[in-house]
Formats: sequence, structure tokens, C-alpha cells
Amino acid sequence: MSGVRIPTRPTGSGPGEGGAGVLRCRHFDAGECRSCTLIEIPHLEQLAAKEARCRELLPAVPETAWAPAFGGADRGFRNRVKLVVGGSAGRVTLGILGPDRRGVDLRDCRIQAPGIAAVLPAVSRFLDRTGLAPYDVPARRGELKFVHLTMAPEDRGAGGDASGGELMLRFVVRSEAALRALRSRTGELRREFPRAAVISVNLLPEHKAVLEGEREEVLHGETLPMRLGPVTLHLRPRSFFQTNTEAARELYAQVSAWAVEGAPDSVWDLYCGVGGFALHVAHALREAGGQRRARGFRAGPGAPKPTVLGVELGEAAVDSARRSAREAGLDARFTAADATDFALASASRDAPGLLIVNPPRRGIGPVLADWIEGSGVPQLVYSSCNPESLARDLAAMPAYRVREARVFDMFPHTSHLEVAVRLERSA
Ligand SMILES: C[S@@+](CC[C@H](N)C(=O)[O-])C[C@H]1O[C@@H](n2cnc3c(N)ncnc32)[C@H](O)[C@@H]1O
Repeated sequence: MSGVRIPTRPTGSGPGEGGAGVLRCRHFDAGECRSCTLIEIPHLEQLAAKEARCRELLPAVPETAWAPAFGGADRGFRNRVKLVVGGSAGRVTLGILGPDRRGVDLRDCRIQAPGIAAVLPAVSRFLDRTGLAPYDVPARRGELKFVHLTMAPEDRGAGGDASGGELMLRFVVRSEAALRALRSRTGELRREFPRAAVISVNLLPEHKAVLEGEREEVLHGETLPMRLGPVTLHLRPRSFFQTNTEAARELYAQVSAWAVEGAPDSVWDLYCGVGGFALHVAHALREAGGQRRARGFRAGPGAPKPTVLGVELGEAAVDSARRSAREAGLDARFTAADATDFALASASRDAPGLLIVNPPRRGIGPVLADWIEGSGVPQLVYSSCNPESLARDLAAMPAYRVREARVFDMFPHTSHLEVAVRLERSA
């Protein structure tokens, strides 16, 4: 393993810890929750195993290209939880359903941000007061299905942690009647949760194994501002966001540093979500340009500023990205489209100097990989949450050589990870 950046907080040092960097969890020990499948392994060993797995799965990455993995904190790192409402009317639990389909309360789960743990008792008291019944899965009766809670980092600048920031509170319910019942309590919700930037209700009438439905009614607010150092990203109820704020910040900083090094004239960020890569890169390129000018390197007359364009399927996420760009005064544009269709419809002269892709688990797929292979794009950054699909996509683009790669432990205690690679065109 190459060097591992030490987690920001020492692991295994608190009272009641398992020693040797193991985070103890009473729910895991009692066999109630097995979500953190690797929790009995010290965090640094988990990280080493993730790096080793990436090396094995990604033979296209030369040994020397691996930068030290980013570990981060082993607890309190999750900025978002999606909790099953269990128990009974007036005595709800918030957590998961056990094997007997009864609710297991995970309000004290140690991987969630401290600010989330702090607010959950008030959430369950509120649900108790409504008198609404939790959804009973075997009987297909009841109303309350899930609570989704996202916590923004506290506004302490780049070093801020995830305790006590603003939040987005969403209730997923079965019926219109439950939606109306919660809507009628909007005032109470706002008084009870003064830090809620967004409160909404999602309707999921179907009996199926998904965490939310298509219809969302916003009771209060519009977006949750996630302040990540130089850029504020705006989340709406159904937008994707990386679940580990600290690791996301590091990932965006890493890709921005790669972009500055490559000094591209134009950038595309495909699968841009609410604009995390595009906006951080636009900011970094602007700063780098300013510093070059301050050092006396005069840009030639009419020297073009790098253009940055993000492409994302979700219209709401695109609106959020545009808002963030406006607020930060950044010259980045966003468009709602399928990433592959967008690339295929572009003239070859419009292909960017740097292409960033961050697709869902399935990867970019053969059609987009084929387009990139024939595109002439000189620099490529691929950030992936699935090394298997990344390996497949890289194999379909032999014109590119991996120059740098780095693992980010976005999901400690599970086998999931994020890996980012920087490639250059060699042919
Ligand atoms: C892994 S997330 C990455 C989001 C963003 N890069 C970030 O850092 O938050 C993948 C994103 O791709 C979007 N997406 C899924 N399929 C897509 C497609 N065919 N074309 C464009 N975007 C798509 C999803 O809505 C989601 O926002």
C-alpha cells in the first residue's frame, strides 16, 4: 500500500472502543444491524484492503500512479440518513426493520453526523404527536414509511465539521391523507426544527422496495446550502449528493488540483449532479488564472477564459447548479440532458480540453466510452463509486493512459469506495 492519509480523528481511542482502531457498535454486536459489514476491522486496515482491491481490479493504473488514499473520520461522517419508521403509532422507532420486520431504533448510530443524532429525538417526538401509524410492511397498512435527514456542514469555513448545521427533513408517507396531516403541521415543524432549510413530504403509495416516490411536496424552504470551502452547493429534496462531506470536499479539491495542473481551455463535467466538480474546478481555474496574472504572466490579448459546462439528467439538480454558479460569480453553465446523448450530439470541434465523468454505479457504458475514445479529448478525469465498471470502461478507451489515481473512503465500514483517476490521451 502507498502512504495512507491518517484519519482526522484517531480511531479506537475513546472509552469502550474495541482497541486497535476498531469502532464498537452496540447494534452490530447485538446482531440488530449489519449495515457496516467491515466494522470489526480497524479503519486503516479497511482502507488498505480497499486500495489493494482497486489495484487488483485496475491493472490499467501503473503502480507509481497511486496517490495516498484519503481515509477521513471513522465515525460521525454521514451527512445523510434514510431511516425506516417502525414501532407503533405514538411510539415510533427510527432505524431499520429487523428480520422479524419490527423496527430497530438506530438513533444513536455512530457513523451519522453528530448533528443528525442530536435532532432525531425531536423527529420521533414529532411523529409520535401526529398519531400516524408506521407502515406495517407484512400487513401493507399504516402511513409513515421513512425519514430522510441531510445535515449541512456547520459554517466554519473549510475546516467545519458536520455537527449542528442547517438540515433538510423529508417524510416519506403512503397516502394523501398522511400528506395532508403533515402539511397541517407545517407551523409546528418550523418551530420544532428552526434549522431546517427544507421540510418536505414525499408520497410513496406503492408497496415496493424503494426509499422514495416520484411526488414531493415542499412544505418549507427550497434548498439546503452545503458550504464546501470555496463553493456552496444547493441540494433539493431529490438531488444526489455525496454522503460523506469531508471525503467529498477532498475529492473535489483533488480533481480541481488536477484541472489546474492541466490548464485546459474548456471543461465538461458529465453526470454533474448539483455541480460539485464543475463549480470547484471553475473556481480553482479562476483562482489559478488570477495568481498567474498577479505573478506578472499577462494573458495575451483576448486569451480565452476556460469555459466550464456541466451536464446532468435531473432538471432540479441543474437549477441548483446554476444557482450556485450565480451566487459564486462563476462562469459555469449547466444543461439538463442525457450525458451520452449530449456528447454524441456535439460537434467534434466542441469537445473539451478536460472531460470529467462521475457516473452512477453502472459506469459510462460502451457508447460514451467509444465516443471518448474517438473524441480527441486530451485529458480525462473519471471518478467512480464502482471499480468494476470503471475497469470495464477504461478497457474500452485504450487511447488513454492513467497518470494518477486515488482512493477516497467515502463509505467507511463497508466495502464501498470512491476512486478517481486522471488520464491523458496518448494516441
Ligand atoms: C454519482 S452521481 C454524481 C453527481 C455529482 N458529480 C456529484 O459529485 O455530486 C451521478 C449523477 O448522474 C446523474 N445521471 C444518471 N444518469 C444520467 C444520464 N444518463 N445522463 C446524465 N446524468 C445522469 C444522476 O442524476 C446523478 O446526479
